[in-house]
Amino acid sequence: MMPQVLTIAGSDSGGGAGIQADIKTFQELGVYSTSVLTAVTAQNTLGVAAIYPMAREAVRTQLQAVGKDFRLAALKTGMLFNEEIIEETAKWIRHFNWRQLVVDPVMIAKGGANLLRAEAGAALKKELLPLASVVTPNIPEAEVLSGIEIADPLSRRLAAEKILSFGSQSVIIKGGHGKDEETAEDFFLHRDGEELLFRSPRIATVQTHGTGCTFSAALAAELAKGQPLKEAIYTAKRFIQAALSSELNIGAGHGPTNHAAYRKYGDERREMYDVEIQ
Ligand SMILES: Nc1ncnc2c1ncn2[C@@H]1O[C@H](COP(=O)(O)OP(=O)(O)O)[C@@H](O)[C@H]1O
Ligand SMILES: Cc1ncc(COP(=O)(O)OP(=O)(O)O)c(N)n1
Repeated sequence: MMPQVLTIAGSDSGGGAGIQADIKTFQELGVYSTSVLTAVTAQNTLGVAAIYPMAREAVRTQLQAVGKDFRLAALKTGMLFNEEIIEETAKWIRHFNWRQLVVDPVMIAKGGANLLRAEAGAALKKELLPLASVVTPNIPEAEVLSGIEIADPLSRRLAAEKILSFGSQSVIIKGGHGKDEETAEDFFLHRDGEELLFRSPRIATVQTHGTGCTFSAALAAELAKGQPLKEAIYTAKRFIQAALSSELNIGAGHGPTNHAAYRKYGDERREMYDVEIQ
């Protein structure tokens, strides 16, 4: 049977990030996607014009509907926006005993819009991170969660340790916002002390809308298919590398990545997507 996966995230009317990016990624990687909508955003490649969060009850009844019928092999969270949505999400993840949770702690969109209310950070740490197999902040998000400025590999490790102290099994600090012009390096740290770097050539493109959503969705899909965590991260990194290196050139701003590229060109362009693990 096809593995069943859930994304709990916001809608991006521009289709490059949020629940739309997640569902496309799940489809490309061969898993069945269910979805719980947390907010509607009026958004395009130029920015976020408006945010309409779902009512608590609407989030609850969506989670109950999914939980009563589907057998989830993995799930991810994206934009959760406020404290009550985080509390409701955590409550039903615990209720249904859902495992293999990827938490993408979405906070600020590329254009600067707040996708998580400032006061909701505490609920994210207290309610959701203890349930996570892996949490996937980008560098600014890791700085907010840890309270540590990331300037070098040492401060990145300290930030990762601090994030683990909130209870997740592991953390990946993604390197898309890193200063290195040659490489994009994602740092993985597990509670058991194992650390790894997933490194790829940095692609010079502005078509980067939704990279984090796509990466975390690919990770959840691979976990659902039974891949061990390290292999799942490797494939997710290759998936986003493929999506970034086959530009669609859609929209006038930060365009969407090409979710179809990994499946379409996976073999013939294999060497382009090579990810080094160290
Ligand atoms: N220009 C780029 N070239 C190659 N990989 C990138 C680039 N930008 C981001 N990535 C990768 O995309 C994934 C998402 O990272 P990041 O952009 O930091 O997340 P977010 O979208 O949450 O800000 C990571 O695996 C990162 O290494
Ligand atoms: C509805 C919605 N959810 C999440 C995001 C942020 O996505 P991300 O992958 O971090 O990409 P950028 O915003 O950085 O391009 C979003 N924009 N909208």
